[in-house]
Amino acid sequence: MPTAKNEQYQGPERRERSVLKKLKKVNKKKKRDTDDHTSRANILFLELEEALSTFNSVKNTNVLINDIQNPTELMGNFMFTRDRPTIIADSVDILYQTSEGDGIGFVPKSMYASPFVEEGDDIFNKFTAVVVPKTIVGDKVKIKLNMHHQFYSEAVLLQVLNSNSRSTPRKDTLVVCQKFEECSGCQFQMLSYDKQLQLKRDTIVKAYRFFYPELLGELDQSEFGKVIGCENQYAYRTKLTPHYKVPRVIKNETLSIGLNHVNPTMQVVDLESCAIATPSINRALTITRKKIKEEVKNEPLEAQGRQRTILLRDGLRMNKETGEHTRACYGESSKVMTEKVEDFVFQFDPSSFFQNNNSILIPVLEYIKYHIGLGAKSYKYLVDTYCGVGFFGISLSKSIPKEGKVFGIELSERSINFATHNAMLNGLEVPKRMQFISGSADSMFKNEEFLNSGIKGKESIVIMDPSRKGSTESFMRQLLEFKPKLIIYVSCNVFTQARDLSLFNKLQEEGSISYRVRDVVGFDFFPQTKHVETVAVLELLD
Ligand SMILES: C[S@@+](CC[C@H](N)C(=O)[O-])C[C@H]1O[C@@H](n2cnc3c(N)ncnc32)[C@H](O)[C@@H]1O
Repeated sequence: MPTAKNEQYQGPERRERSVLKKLKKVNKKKKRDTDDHTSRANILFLELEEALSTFNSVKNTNVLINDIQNPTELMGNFMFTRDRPTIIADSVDILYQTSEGDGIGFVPKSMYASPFVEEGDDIFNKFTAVVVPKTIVGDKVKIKLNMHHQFYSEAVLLQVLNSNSRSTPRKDTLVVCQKFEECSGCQFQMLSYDKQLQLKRDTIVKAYRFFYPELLGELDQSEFGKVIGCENQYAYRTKLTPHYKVPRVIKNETLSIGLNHVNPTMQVVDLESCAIATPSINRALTITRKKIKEEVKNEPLEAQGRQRTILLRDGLRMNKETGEHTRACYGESSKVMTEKVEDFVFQFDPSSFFQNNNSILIPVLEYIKYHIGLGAKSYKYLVDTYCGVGFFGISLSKSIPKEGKVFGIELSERSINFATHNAMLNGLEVPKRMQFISGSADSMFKNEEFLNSGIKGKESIVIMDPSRKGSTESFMRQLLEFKPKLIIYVSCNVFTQARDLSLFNKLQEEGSISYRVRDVVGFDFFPQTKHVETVAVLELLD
């Protein structure tokens, strides 16, 4: 049962105007963005609606979304870390899983809120939706309520009450990292790998349910969104960016170097090693931490309190005498990284984008090659959009005939220079067989160099691999006009992928072009975490 533990708490009348000002600012940040339906805040809102519906069916009630809205005064009272009331909810059932990997439960407002709302605010039959990191559907938990937002409250997990029971899939003995409870890096170490893959599949299905529900009716539900697992479930991450804050001597602050705390009000979690990072990154982390701890004493006064981020990247190092490769860690100051995937070698500078888990890349390429293989004879060109340093274009170059061509576009000029360099490094003829240009994919199909290349949609495969925010209407319109035979959409944010493909579907319905989504699958690039990559394959029907 929730209990108000802070008897000294003075109530809303002592709040200053600054509270409301800050509240406005925080809410603006967390506010649902009506222009971008796939923003985190919007997705969480849709998830809260679904969670509420689960709550109603489990409890046989009819609580409405307005009944979980938090009054302004309540939000104001839970705003500041320093004098926030301590409210503990002793037993909350986790009923719903968010795509961020958190659990959602509900706490009756009548149990704790009356001292913190205005007189006359009716809190009877009203609930607070609590979003609790590191929890899973089936858990019964003891939590502390933190910051309140318009439709939910953040909460801190204090104890899982049913850890060893069959009512939860949780198996705490599986947790490898000592800092798992605090660190925001991983969400699922307490779950079997099969359960992790199932949750990721749920996220894929959810994304399409929210943004492209028609597709769910069209495809075979027993296969849709299946997630292909990764061979290495730990020690796979080839990039780590730990942070630290230069301590303030005057405040006697200690130095922590690591990843963000799961509770946003806490400082970064001090990590001596990271279980999902590769051994060479962990070796470098030990050395870097020691060095920073020594050097931080000499930081000038004005640097105190500043946030710093360290870049650690694992790559190949070649022994010039023996020609042998070993793995080593590189930092920001390194000039060039080298990676090998299948028979192809890639070079790039440490700050450029390159996939962070080598052990999943071969299954991804095999999957794409399989789909190219289904219609191999009809493809001559591969158009690699959002191509980075040329990973897909180069890795798939053998899937098209020798007289064909790979054409890539990428916003970052630095990456595109490496893409051209990588094509030559792998013995591929530039620009006859491989051509990479810098520019926005938004205007790709109107680009003069592209138009001059003679590439025709009817003999082309288009790979698109945008960043988390997904693609744009302008790109999708041009893609439709270009009319490639096969489209392979690789995504690190399935919500924007579903949105883009739904738009593509609407656009094609306006014309007479007809594409069919052949398949949507997930790949587990980041075991132990909430993340999932998806690949959607679309084919042009004759
Ligand atoms: C997820 S990465 C994929 C890179 C590459 N396909 C790979 O697998 O290594 C997305 C890439 O899209 C690029 N990008 C972002 N917006 C773009 C745009 N409007 N036009 C072209 N490239 C863009 C980014 O710089 C980044 O390199």
